[in-house]
Amino acid sequence: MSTVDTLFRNARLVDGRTVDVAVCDGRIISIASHSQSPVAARETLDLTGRLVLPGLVDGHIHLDKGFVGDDWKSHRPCTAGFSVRERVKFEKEALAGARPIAVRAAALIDLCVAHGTTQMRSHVDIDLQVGLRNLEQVMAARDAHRNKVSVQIVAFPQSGIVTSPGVAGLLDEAVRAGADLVGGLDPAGYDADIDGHLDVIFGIADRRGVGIDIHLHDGGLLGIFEIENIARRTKALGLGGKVTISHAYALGEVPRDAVQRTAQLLAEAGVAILTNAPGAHAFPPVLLLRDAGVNVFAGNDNIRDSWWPYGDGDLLERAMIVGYRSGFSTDADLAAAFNMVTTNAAQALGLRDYGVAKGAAADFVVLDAQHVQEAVVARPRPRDVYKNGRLVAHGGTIVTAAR
Ligand SMILES: Nc1ccnc(=O)[nH]1
Repeated sequence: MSTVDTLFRNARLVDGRTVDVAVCDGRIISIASHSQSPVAARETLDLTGRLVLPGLVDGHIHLDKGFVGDDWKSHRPCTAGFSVRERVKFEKEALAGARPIAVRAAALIDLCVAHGTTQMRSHVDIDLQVGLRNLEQVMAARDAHRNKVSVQIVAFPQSGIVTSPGVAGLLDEAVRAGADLVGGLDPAGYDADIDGHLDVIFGIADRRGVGIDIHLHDGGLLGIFEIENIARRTKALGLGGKVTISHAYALGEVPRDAVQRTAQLLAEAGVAILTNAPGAHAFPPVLLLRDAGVNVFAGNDNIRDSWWPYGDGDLLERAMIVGYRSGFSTDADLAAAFNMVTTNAAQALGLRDYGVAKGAAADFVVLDAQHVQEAVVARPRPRDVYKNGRLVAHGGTIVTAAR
């Protein structure tokens, strides 16, 4: 074998093996026991048996909303119970006085990368007020930081589609301008027109060949009705594997036999479910869905923004929160929580070269833990984060060469 760029010696993999990982041109070209690993390397690093996790994948984040990198903005509660419409109104007011997206998105990206995120899916607001401006700025942030993290972008109609005439056209333009997926928002609860809303986004997905990731806060049987509509449309258009329903609170609110039936439809259609196990809210039953064959994955969603003041970008903490709120205790359950911020999220994002495996991109996180279960419950720090084989974060900060 010719000389490799970097040889990572004594890497402990999640399957318990201790191996040498050889990286060339940003890819893992071999994983082998010490005696069989390449001898010639431009750089050799001894990982001393530390655990090597695949790069963490944030399945749902909002890079245009966070106040990380800005002054603290005190949370303003809704006036009479939670309302998406009022939340959006308060958010508009708070964002009017915020620093530019270039500054805030950069700070949020650095926060996430420092904890081990190497891939993310960001929703970006598209509405009549901001038009495509947020999209342009998040795309610029994506490009400016692409040596640290890969960002997928969803064109997200945060102020509705049917009740906001003109947004349908903007979403189509957003996809032509480079958004990777088209989003949606509570077809019933926000737009009061389930088919009108879904016709627009499924139309764009079908015409433009992109995936869908729809925010669905609508609860109870109304939410279930919408979820089943989304599953039917996905199947009819052959979009299996490219559609996500984010939040899907309804799945956490109706009786389990109703969830079983809906889970079957989701599995058959190839629709994934994202959850961040939000605060005091009901959320989907992870294991029930997984056992029915649904891909369930996780993401941080809101990080210190108008929606809620929490979040530090750490996906191991997110896995812990999902596990904690789901009542996970066994090793198998903890591994399920871990998979939600790694392989399941990678599958939902359609990443083909993911994992600590030969041929994959050399994106990984090195930390002091014996196994993934300990990684989830203890969230050990410090961590070394590698993107395409290069060190991008160390001891909680971004290494300067990656800025
Ligand atoms: N969880 C959410 C974040 C941002 N926008 C939403 O509609 N929902």
